[in-house]
Amino acid sequence: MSDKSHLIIFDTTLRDGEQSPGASMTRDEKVRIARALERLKVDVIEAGFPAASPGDAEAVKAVADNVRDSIVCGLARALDQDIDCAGQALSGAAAPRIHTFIATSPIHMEKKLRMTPDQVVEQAVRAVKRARRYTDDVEFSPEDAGRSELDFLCRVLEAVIAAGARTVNIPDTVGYNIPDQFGALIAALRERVPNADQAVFSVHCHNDLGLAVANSLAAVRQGARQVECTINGLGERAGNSALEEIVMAVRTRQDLFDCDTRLDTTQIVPCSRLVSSITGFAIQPNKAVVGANAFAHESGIHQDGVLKHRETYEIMRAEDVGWTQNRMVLGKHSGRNAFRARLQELGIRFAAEDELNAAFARFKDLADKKHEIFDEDLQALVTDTNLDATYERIKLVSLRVCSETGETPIADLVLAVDGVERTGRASGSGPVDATFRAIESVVATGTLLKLYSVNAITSGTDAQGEVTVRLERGGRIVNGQGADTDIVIASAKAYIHACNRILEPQQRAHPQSADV
Ligand SMILES: CC(=O)SCCNC(=O)CCNC(=O)[C@H](O)C(C)(C)COP(=O)(O)OP(=O)(O)OC[C@H]1O[C@@H](n2cnc3c(N)ncnc32)[C@H](O)[C@@H]1OP(=O)(O)O
Ligand SMILES: CC(C)C(=O)C(=O)O
Ligand SMILES: [Mg+2]
Repeated sequence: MSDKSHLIIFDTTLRDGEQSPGASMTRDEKVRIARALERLKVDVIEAGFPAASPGDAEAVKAVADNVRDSIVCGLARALDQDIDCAGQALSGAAAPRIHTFIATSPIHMEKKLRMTPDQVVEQAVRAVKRARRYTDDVEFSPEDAGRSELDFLCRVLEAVIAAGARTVNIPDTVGYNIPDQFGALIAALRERVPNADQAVFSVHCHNDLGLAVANSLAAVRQGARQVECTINGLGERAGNSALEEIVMAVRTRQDLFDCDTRLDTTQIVPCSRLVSSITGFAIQPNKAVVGANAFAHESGIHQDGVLKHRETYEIMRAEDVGWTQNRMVLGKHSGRNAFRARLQELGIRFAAEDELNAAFARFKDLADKKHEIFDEDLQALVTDTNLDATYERIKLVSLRVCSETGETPIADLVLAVDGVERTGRASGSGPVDATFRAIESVVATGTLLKLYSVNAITSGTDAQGEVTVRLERGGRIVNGQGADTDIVIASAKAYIHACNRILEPQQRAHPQSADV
């Protein structure tokens, strides 16, 4: 990286990302994503908000205990109990960070906190000092900085840096700023806060106007040296800045930036796929860097140009962000070693040999139905295997659906519920509707179907379909996924997976999903 300074990448997929409705994760899912982020070499992983629920505290603790090469961070309001909770959850981390925040905009102070500016400064300072009891690595955020008054922001930042904050993070909490303005804000703060040189300036931009990445980059051009972002831009409302876009913009336009990240960018696509499959948030095909079409060329003039000289229409190399080209065709005659090698290239590792064996058995099963197995199939198949390792009271034994023009579809199925086989039958407006009704006739979870989406994982009529189902019961929302070459079976698997999650006794990380 030579003379360039280090741009710290702070990933908040597991905290702000998880605040997206429907994106809640279990402790084990958080650990899997954290490990993938560690392989990506992100500098800081914000693992959650420990005071939000015992489940989230447990998840942050699990991430802290499992990650060694990245800093692990927990969020806390500027309250003693939140900070103590974060300090305890992070006690096993190799490098712990406490991130404390309080709002500084007039609207938030007056209408939400019901505090005076003086009280806010006092509470911010107290919080930073308390966090320093647990770690030297303390970050402070003046929430809604993007709508705060400059003089007051300068006052708060000077006070928290003097109290021991080593990073000051400037959030555009509601995505209100535009790039010139946000860059100018960072420049002004760096110039006017007297002790600005004693802290790293960070930014945390939301995407309400679609400007999160642009605002973050404008801030980096003005000396911000940490960017808070999430995989696939997941996050509250319209999301946060997308990690993959920030990292690749800085890497690709080194002529414009005097800094660079230390990320292993070849892990971007595997990480993006993992987050998408765990949350059920599909990646749109035209999404920058990680969308299926990001490196695809359809029109003749472009194809001609790329064939003659790739750089005519490509500013990045697909392989640099982890898009792989199969050198070996995986199919029904492939063995365990080729399978394992391919997974390793995709950044997928198993904790235990029996997990690999289960995935291999599924691979063989799929290879019997499908001519050629692509990387996308492997990702889905591995996710499916990992899902099986979780709580599974209900299993699909068999399914038969009769669907005929002019007739009402009927589904007959056999489920194993707590090991006992039970049959169900129902009709519906379509084969998927009939299947879901048949499942409910057996398990009667009483959930509401909030989302049903199908993605063809690869192209062709023998492609696997990946189905995501979102169910709600009593305010609790869960996602389920299933993949199969038969779309109705994929739908049944996804619905059953979501039912198993609803019935799961373990408290989920996010309070939105706490057991009812
Ligand atoms: C911009 C962001 O992303 S901020 C992070 C958002 N994330 C979350 O909210 C995580 C999930 N949240 C939760 O589980 C809950 O809101 C909890 C556990 C944190 C708090 O729950 P409750 O104690 O029931 O409080 P509730 O959520 O109703 O209200 C928030 C309270 O915190 C206060 N508060 C909000 N931010 C802060 C802060 N940074 N520092 C101190 N107090 C704060 C509010 O003024 C309000 O206080 P009040 O009860 O005296 O009116
Ligand atoms: C907690 C803070 C940094 C936040 O998420 C925001 O202001 O958007
Ligand atoms: Mg945020």
